[in-house]
Amino acid sequence: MTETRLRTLTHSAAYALATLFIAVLALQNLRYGFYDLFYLACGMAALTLAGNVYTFICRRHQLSAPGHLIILIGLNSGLVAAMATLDNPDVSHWIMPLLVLNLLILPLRQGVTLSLLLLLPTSALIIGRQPYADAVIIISGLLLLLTAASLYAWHYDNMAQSAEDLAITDPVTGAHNARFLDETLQKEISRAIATGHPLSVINLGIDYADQVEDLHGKAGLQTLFRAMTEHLFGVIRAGDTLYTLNNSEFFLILPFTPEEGVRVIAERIRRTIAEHDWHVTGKTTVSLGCTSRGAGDTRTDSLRKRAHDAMEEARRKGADSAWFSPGAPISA
Ligand SMILES: Nc1nc2c(ncn2[C@@H]2O[C@H](COP(=O)(O)OP(=O)(O)OP(=O)(O)O)[C@@H](O)[C@H]2O)c(=O)[nH]1
Repeated sequence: MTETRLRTLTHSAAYALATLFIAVLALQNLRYGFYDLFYLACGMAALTLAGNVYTFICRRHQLSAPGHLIILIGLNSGLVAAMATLDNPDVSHWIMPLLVLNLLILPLRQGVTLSLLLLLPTSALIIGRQPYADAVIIISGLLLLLTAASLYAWHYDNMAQSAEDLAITDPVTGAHNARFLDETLQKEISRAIATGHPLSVINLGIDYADQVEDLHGKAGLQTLFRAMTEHLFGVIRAGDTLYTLNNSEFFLILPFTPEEGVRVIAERIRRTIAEHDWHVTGKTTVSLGCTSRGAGDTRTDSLRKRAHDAMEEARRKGADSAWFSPGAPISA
């Protein structure tokens, strides 16, 4: 299940439960003739229902839907206003579900901030109206609930982040994997089109990788691949990104780098790898296929294919070489 789907489900369930809870409160208050509380509950139930509808409408971009904050600010300030105007101690119990709702729906920082903003005035009202001992118990309970819910939300965020990191990282080399390459390359292409800055890429393959595997085994090739990843991280500059494609190929995205620049960095990579003394194989070389974004390169496939074909061309010219394949000229 994707993160967006999980969020949509959590938000729908949280809003639905809150609506149900508040609707039951509304009915009870109607039964006992507490009309002010009945109207308050109706208003809050309408907002949580609106939250559910909004969750459904924004189900494809749930992670960045700003409307939840507005709905929850409405719910929180409604409750503060009700506590200030209605002299009914029961309203303070409504804070609990609202605290949980804030933390289930909003990003952690927003959820905690809004909950504290709810707790400050309501605690002052509770202290002013309830016997001191009761007020201390109620406020401590609310703080405990807020702490527990915040810790849970923080733990969940960390787990989601680790899962995301694992999904985009190659377990052997620690570099980004092919899945993340297309996502980043598409963003860089859009940025280059919008700003007019040059963008270059390099497809880089270890020469004679099959023979290395035959001689040193899969583990030997993986050790070489890992060492070469570390070496490449040391050569490229900040802002460049490195991806491992399979057990013997790398891909580099070089933003703000024109044709002359990619030729310089490709030659530097070729030379430093050829000169390095590799632990597994001694000497090892690479073939590099380079290209820069040209007119009509609006999608990742064309750049990736041109870089790959250029790498094959470099191989045909003999190992330990770089080949540049130009894109269509971009008119100024
Ligand atoms: N993306 C990228 N481009 C590089 C890198 N190294 C060199 N280049 C390109 O090659 C050009 C010339 O690089 P150098 O020979 O190192 O000269 P430089 O004047 O020190 O380059 P700057 O890093 O721009 O100051 C740069 O302007 C870049 O376009 C690198 O690590 N990454």
